[in-house]
Amino acid sequence: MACCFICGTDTKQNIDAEGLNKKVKVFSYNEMRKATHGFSGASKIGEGGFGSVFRGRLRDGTIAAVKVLSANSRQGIQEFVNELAAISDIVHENLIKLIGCCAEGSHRILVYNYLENNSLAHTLLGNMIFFA
Ligand SMILES: Nc1ncnc2c1ncn2[C@@H]1O[C@H](COP(=O)(O)OP(=O)(O)OP(=O)(O)O)[C@@H](O)[C@H]1O
Repeated sequence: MACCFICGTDTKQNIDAEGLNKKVKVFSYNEMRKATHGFSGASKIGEGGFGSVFRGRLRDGTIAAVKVLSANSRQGIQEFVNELAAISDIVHENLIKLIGCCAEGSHRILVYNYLENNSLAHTLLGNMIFFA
């Protein structure tokens, strides 16, 4: 059964075994830490129900929104991987693209395309013109 492969200590390898790496990138926690300057206050851009969100620069220069699942969450590796598999299957022009994830030890992180102020409205509404 799938969960037999995702309960070990080498999470990256286990996520790879799940075939998830074919859909999203798997980042190490160290890479996430570097990208966000140690999850610094200056890098923090928001807080949602899921946890804190940071602006980060990935190794290839891509600017990303790094969502760190709150430690209060009891989501286990299996639920996290299931959720990721579901999200990564969804591609829609009005949805922010999931770039990858990190699931090392107890850390659970999702990495999305970063949207500048305004670009969410632009993504959703395109070039619609409003009349007051
Ligand atoms: N892809 C992104 N690009 C830029 N900023 C983002 C991105 N995703 C989230 N943010 C910022 O982080 C904040 C929190 O986002 P998050 O998605 O975690 O929660 P939310 O949508 O506000 O609420 P909920 O957790 O209930 O869905 C947002 O309000 C936004 O400011």
